[in-house]
Amino acid sequence: MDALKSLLSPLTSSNVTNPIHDTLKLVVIGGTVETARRASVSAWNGFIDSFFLTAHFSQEDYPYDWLMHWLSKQPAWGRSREFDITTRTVNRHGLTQSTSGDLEDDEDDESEDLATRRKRKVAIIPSVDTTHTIYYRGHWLRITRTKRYSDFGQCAELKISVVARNNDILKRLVLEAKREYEKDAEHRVHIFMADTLYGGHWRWNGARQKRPMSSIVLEPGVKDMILADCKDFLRSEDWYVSQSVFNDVKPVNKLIPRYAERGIPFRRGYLLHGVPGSGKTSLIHSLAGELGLDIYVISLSSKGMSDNTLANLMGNVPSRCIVLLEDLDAAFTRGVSRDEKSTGAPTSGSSSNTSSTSTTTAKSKEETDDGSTLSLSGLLNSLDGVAAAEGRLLFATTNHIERLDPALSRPGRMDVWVNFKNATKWQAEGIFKCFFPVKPVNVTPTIDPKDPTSQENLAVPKRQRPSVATHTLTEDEVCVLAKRFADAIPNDEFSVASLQGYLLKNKTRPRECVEEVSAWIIQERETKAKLKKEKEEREAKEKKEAEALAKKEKEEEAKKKAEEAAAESKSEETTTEEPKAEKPSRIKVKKVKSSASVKPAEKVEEPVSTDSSSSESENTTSGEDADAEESVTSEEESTIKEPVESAEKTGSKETWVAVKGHPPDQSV
Ligand SMILES: Nc1ncnc2c1ncn2[C@@H]1O[C@H](COP(=O)(O)OP(=O)(O)OP(=O)(O)O)[C@@H](O)[C@H]1O
Repeated sequence: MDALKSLLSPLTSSNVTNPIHDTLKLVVIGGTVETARRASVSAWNGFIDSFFLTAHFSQEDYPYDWLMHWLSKQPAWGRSREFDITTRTVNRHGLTQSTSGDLEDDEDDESEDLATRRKRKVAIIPSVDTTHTIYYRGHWLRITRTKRYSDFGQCAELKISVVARNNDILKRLVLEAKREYEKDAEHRVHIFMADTLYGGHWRWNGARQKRPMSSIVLEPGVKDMILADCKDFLRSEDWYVSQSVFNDVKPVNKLIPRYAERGIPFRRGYLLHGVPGSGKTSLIHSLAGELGLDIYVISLSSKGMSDNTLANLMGNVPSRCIVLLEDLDAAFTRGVSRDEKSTGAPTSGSSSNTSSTSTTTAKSKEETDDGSTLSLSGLLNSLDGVAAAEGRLLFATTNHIERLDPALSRPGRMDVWVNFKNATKWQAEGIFKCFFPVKPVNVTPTIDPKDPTSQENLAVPKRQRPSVATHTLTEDEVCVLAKRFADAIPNDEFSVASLQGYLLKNKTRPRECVEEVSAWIIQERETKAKLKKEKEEREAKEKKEAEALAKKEKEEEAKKKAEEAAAESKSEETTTEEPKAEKPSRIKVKKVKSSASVKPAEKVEEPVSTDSSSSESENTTSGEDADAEESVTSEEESTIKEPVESAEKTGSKETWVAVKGHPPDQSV
C-alpha cells in the first residue's frame, strides 16, 4: 500500500503543479476507467452469451431455405427498421417466395401489361450483417444473416440465437419452417443443374409448377405403366416377407431388405427415346411432381465435363430424386468410346452428318477444345459405380437410340425403354381435349362481391361486357371437334409439340381450328419439304466444299512431296559434287607440296616472283603428280579446266591456287 502511495505520490501530491504531471494523471485515470469499462462489457457479454443457444444455417443446405422462407412470412418485419425487399422466389440462394404479409401493388390499371405485373409480389427478408430480434413462442430470437466467400462463390449464413435452457425451441422452429416450406413447395418441382466448375457441383435452377399427369397425352397404358413402375421401385427398397415363408409355425411379418440382401443396386433406369417434341421431358417433369421428387439435370455434352466431374455429380445427388441425363446421344456424337482414354473427340464414324473427313476434323478440334474429357467407361462407372446414389431414378432421353453403345442401354442401367413416336390420331384427339377443356353450358356470370372481376363486369353495361369465353364448349362439342381434328391428322407424321403449337395459335377459335386444320397440314408439309430440300442442298454443298477442300489438300500434299523429293535429290547431287570440287585442291595441294620449302601463303601472294621454284614445281607436276591428275574425271577436268588454262596463260600453277582461293591443306 505504501509502495502504491509512493508511486502515485507525484500524481496526487498537491505540491506538484507541473502541467506534465497533470496530463499524466489524466491519462492514468482515463486508461483505468476505459479498461474497467471494457472488462465489464465483455464479462457481461460473456455472461449473456452463456445463456444463448446459437444455431448456424448455411445456404448450402436445405434448412437455410426453410428458415428464410419462414422469416419472410413473419409479421415482425412490419416493425423492423432495416430489412431487404425482394421479388425473387424461394431458392437455394436465399431469396424467398412472397407470401402472406407481403407487399402487393394495388394500383388499378387497365393496361394488360400492368395487370400482369400487379400479380408480382415482394417479400421482406432480414438484411445482411444486421441483428434482428423476433418474438417466437415466448422466446426472443436474435437473427443475423451474414455472407462469406467459399470455393463456390458467395455463400450466405444465418445465425439464430435464443435464450433457453435447451435447444428444443430451435428444433421446433426448424421443424415448423420445414413444414411451411414443404407446404408451399407442394405444387412445385425443384430443378438442379449440373455445374462442371470446381470439379462438379449442383446449382439450384428454380422451382417449376407441377404438371398434372393428365396433361401428358401418350398411347393408352404407357403413362400408367411408367408411373406404376416408379412407385413400385420407390416402395420396394424394403421388402416385407411373411415369416411363414421360412417358418410356418407362426406367421410373422419380417423386414428383409430386398435389394441390399440380393446384391442388387437399389437404382432404376428409364430410357425415353424417340422423335423430338413427343413429350419425353414433359413426362419426366410430370412424374417428378407426381412422386414428389426433385430433378437433377446433367448435360453430358456440357463444357468441361469429365469422368471425375460426372462421378462427383452422381455421388452428390440425394438418395431419392430423379437424375435426368438429357440428350444422351449428344455425348455419342462426340464419339465417346469404351476406351478409358477416350477424350470425347468425335470419330468420323460417329458423325451423323455425311460431311467429309475434313469437316469432321474441324469439328473435332472445336469440340475437344471445350475441355470435355468424358469417356464411356467413365459414364458407366458413374451410373453404377459405388459412388452412384442409391434410390435414385435415372431418366435418360435421346432422339437417336441407334447411336447408343449397347453397354449403356443394357438392363441394369436402363431397365425400362419407352419409344416416343409422332402423334397418333388417338393422341391428336387427346391433346385437343386437353387444350379446350369442357365448361358447363348456360353459365350465367355470378357476382362475387370479393371478386373484383365480377364487380368490374357488373359496372359495365351488359352489351359492353366482354363475351364470357367465346371458345367455351360443351362436352359433346369438344368430343365432336376433337374427333374431327383427329380424323384430319395423319398418323405418325406430326409431333405432339407441333400439334400443340397449332392449337396454341388458335386457342380462342376451337371451331375454326378444326376447319382450318387441313390447310395447316398442307402448309406444314410444304414447309417440311422446303426445309428438307434446303437441308439436302446445304449438305450437298457442304459435301462438295469438303471434297474440294480434300482434293486441294491432297494436291498440296502431293506438290509438297514432289518438292521435298526434288530438294532431296538436289542435296544428294551436291553431296556427290562436293568431293569433285575438292579434288582440284587435292591435286593442287600435291602441287604445293611438291613445291617443297615454299610457304603456300607466300606463294599465293607472290606467285610469279619465284621463277626458279615455279619451274621446279612445273617439273614436279609433270612427274610425281601425273597419277593424281589422271584420277580426275572428265567432269572434274572441266571444273578445273579454266583455272588450269588461266594458270597456263600466266605460266604458273601457283597462280591457279590463287584463283581458286583454296588454302592448301597443311596436314597433308
Ligand atoms: N405427349 C405429349 N403430351 C402432351 N404434351 C406434349 C407431348 N409431347 C410434347 N408435348 C408438348 O410439346 C412440348 C415439347 O415437349 P417435350 O420437351 O417434352 O418433348 P421432348 O420429346 O422432350 O423433345 P426433345 O427430344 O426435343 O427434347 C412441350 O410443351 C409439351 O407440352
